[in-house]
Amino acid sequence: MATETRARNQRTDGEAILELDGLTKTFGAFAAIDDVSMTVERGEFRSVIGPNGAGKTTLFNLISGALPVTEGTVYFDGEEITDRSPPERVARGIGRSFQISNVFGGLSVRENIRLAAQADRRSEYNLLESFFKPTNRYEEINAETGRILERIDLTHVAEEEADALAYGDRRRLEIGVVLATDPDLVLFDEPTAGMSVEETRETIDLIEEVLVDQTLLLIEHDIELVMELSDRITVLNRGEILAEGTPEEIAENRDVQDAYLGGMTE
Ligand SMILES: Nc1ncnc2c1ncn2[C@@H]1O[C@H](COP(=O)(O)OP(=O)(O)OP(=O)(O)O)[C@@H](O)[C@H]1O
Repeated sequence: MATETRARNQRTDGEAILELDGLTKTFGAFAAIDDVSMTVERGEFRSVIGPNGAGKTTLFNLISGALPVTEGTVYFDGEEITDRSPPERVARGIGRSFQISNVFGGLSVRENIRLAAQADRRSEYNLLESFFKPTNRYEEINAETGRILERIDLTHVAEEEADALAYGDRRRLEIGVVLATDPDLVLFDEPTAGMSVEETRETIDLIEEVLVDQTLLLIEHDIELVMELSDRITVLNRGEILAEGTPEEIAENRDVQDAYLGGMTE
């Protein structure tokens, strides 16, 4: 297949934001993740693919802290976070999205964004300042809310209830809520599960467009889309890294073709 890419790797600067060193996760005698080491650069769009049961979700759970590692080390932004709790990881800038809807249906679009902006992890650093200048903080959040509404193109429905939104606008709001928490790295575990091909494409395009300053780690089953958008791809198989590289390298990799893609480059 043609692997025309519009990857954004020109934005990466070679600096690692996430490093996994010898990660292993066992359930009883079974290793769901088996000695996985990988590095993700700041600004990268990295996809993780692999057959069912390959260990993709488990890997994400180790990165977010939802599961403790059995062995190995996780570094984020130059610091070891292996034993940090999920909230501590969020505070450091690891965002996770979509598995549980992050939108409050009964609240307006604006209120949803404002709530997320208020919970912005960086706000704690401004605590002293906001104590002395509470009005500034309020105005700052309102301004930030307005900027995000424009960015996701929902200013015209800002006062509507989230539940009343059309399907596509609801997706926009969900991505806006992620953006409002100001993460450095966002983990997307099959954000398009259950969507049509067209909806999948629109959603991933939107993620790419709105979260252009974030590092993205994506589990996605639409291989064509993954090939088109990713800077690099990690292929997992039975808990191990089978291959890693640019979409072109992955498409040409014999092991990947044999194990997973079924000769898709033909
Ligand atoms: N809590 C658990 N206890 C026991 N086994 C588990 C647990 N979580 C995952 N596994 C097993 O680990 C393996 C990897 O599962 P995981 O969900 O990470 O794979 P995946 O690549 O995300 O698969 P899929 O594409 O089907 O979502 C599977 O064999 C699964 O049954």
